[in-house]
Amino acid sequence: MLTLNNIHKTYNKGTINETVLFTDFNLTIAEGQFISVVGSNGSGKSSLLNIICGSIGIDSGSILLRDKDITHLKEHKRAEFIGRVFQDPSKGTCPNMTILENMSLADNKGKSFGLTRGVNKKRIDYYRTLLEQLKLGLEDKLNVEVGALSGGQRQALALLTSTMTPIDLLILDEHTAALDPKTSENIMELTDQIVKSKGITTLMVTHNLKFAVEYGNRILMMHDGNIVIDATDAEKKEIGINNLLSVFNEISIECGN
Ligand SMILES: Nc1ncnc2c1ncn2[C@@H]1O[C@H](COP(=O)(O)OP(=O)(O)OP(=O)(O)O)[C@@H](O)[C@H]1O
Repeated sequence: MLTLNNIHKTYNKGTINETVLFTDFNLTIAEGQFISVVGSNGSGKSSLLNIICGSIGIDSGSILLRDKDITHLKEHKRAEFIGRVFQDPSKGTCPNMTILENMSLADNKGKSFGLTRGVNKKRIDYYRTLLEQLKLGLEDKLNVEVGALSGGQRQALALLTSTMTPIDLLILDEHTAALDPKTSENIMELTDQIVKSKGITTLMVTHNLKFAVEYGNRILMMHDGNIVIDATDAEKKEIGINNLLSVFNEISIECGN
């Protein structure tokens, strides 16, 4: 379970650019829940993810993951049990390293001498099996540098590497936004498969309302640092895309987006 308690966050406090974003923000995510987060530009979605991952600090409040207080834990320490896939396909993997090296590195996350330990015949076979499941032919490209892959292939690999070792939470940061429509669909399908098969607690920010309604079992709509819609799986299907879009348009017009 992930719990955010009484989070307060103000950017550029005491300056002319001061932005009060979160005032007593609370969120509880049950174990195994797959949540889609939508909202207008500037509503606080990225800040929320950054706060959970430790990329930005908070002014007050606490963050608990599986009953462990991680509020003051550094970002790289949280990365040992929080997987994250970014919008930019170049961010989740190392472009100058091969697929094999990237997988070995991910496999040995948190251990020293990651690269040398992972690469033995048995492990390589295991990586090949994992890659086969992506159905992208990457199992035949183990020694190809990741920088030479397409955006979709890189996102698929990023999904695989970020969930290779057991994690407590998966963060998907608009991870299909830079892909063409067909590739986005494929990556969403793959995401769903991985999340469901491993039962990973997942938080996905997306601007794609169709994905937000179709996938996952809870939807949050954010506006101005607040949660304005919090719907369960059954409720979100009842609300439907059109109603979500209406609320979205209303709040977007209201804030001039
Ligand atoms: N590093 C920062 N410094 C100052 N203000 C920031 C910073 N990051 C975000 N903000 C402000 O916080 C608010 C929320 O921004 P955030 O990026 O979290 O929204 P978002 O919902 O992810 O938007 P988008 O959909 O455009 O990515 C905005 O008003 C933004 O200007």
